[in-house]
Amino acid sequence: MDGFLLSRADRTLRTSGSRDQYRGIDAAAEALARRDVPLVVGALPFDPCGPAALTAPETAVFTTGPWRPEAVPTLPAVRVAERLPAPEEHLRRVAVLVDRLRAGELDKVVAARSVILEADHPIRPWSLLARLVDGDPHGNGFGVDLTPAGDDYTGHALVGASPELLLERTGREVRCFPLAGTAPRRADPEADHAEGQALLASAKNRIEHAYVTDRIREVLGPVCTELSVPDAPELVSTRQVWHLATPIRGLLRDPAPSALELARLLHPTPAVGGTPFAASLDAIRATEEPRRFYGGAAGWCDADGDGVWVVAIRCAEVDADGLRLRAWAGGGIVAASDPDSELAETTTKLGTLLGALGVS
Ligand SMILES: C=C(O[C@H]1C=CC=C(C(=O)O)[C@@H]1O)C(=O)O
Repeated sequence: MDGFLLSRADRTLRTSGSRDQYRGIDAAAEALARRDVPLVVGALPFDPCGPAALTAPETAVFTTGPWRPEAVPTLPAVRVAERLPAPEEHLRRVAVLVDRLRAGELDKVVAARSVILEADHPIRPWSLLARLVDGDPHGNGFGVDLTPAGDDYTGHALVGASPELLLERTGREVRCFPLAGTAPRRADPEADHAEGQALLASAKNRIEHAYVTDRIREVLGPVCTELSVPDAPELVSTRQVWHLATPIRGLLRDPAPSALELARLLHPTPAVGGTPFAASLDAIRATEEPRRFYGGAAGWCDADGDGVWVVAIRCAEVDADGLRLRAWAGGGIVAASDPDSELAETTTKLGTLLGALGVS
């Protein structure tokens, strides 16, 4: 995928070309701090020990509002080749995690699974991205070339439509919009409204959500002079799901960390990881196949330190030949979670990618 795109309701950044590439956050942050490059775009992996895919682009254009692609192409036919893990194995893994949560070993952990898809003809990441942005009510979408992360990622792209803002830094202001807690949308408006209200009232989902806001408060507190975290979450929706969301705003202390440094501090939040931080990360590493860039972050940071990073969810990795894709979805597990509902939630979330690909 030549270039990078981050589309959000208020603004879109599209870049092309590459002046430099970085596998490590430090190297990119230093190049920005020295003003060797004006901008870095790309993705951070889920596992903080993994390689990043960061690029200093040749050209960059900001436009107001979401990306409006010239055309929304029809995509080649795609079929599910494999579920990794199989749904029964995901159920088993979640049940084991629930036992560990009930035993008090962990407070929250996100369990994820993936679907491997094969296409008849190559799928262009830009075409898939156009479909995702077109299908998202807020115009959310991101596309990242993963080549800078090394041989295992050469020519691969990460494409998705994330509703979750990890952070946006503008001068001294930092904003986050964490999501956790999910219910499916319904075709019938009354039933749909009732799902949203039930989610807002659900003690289990509020607990799941509070682990995320607590962690953000813990991380941002020391680097902020002011921090506002509302006591209660609000509802947001995509076409597939309702979520609990909390708009967080802080004023950064001087010298303010850059958006890239803030992404490193905040990621992975318990929206994709868990609580306690290290134990949940260990549990995910021991339980799941590597998540690669799913559950990571996608975004940009400029030489002034401003930038935007979204949580890399509702996404797929497209192989270099465009014939194979892998889409992921996960869900937060707490002691009160039920494995069957968790499996159903990942199926609903996978609907973002599978719907755009025309797979039912
Ligand atoms: C981890 C995912 O979603 C996160 C974001 C919103 C709600 C979530 C939940 O309810 O579990 C997850 O924390 C995913 O979509 O793969």
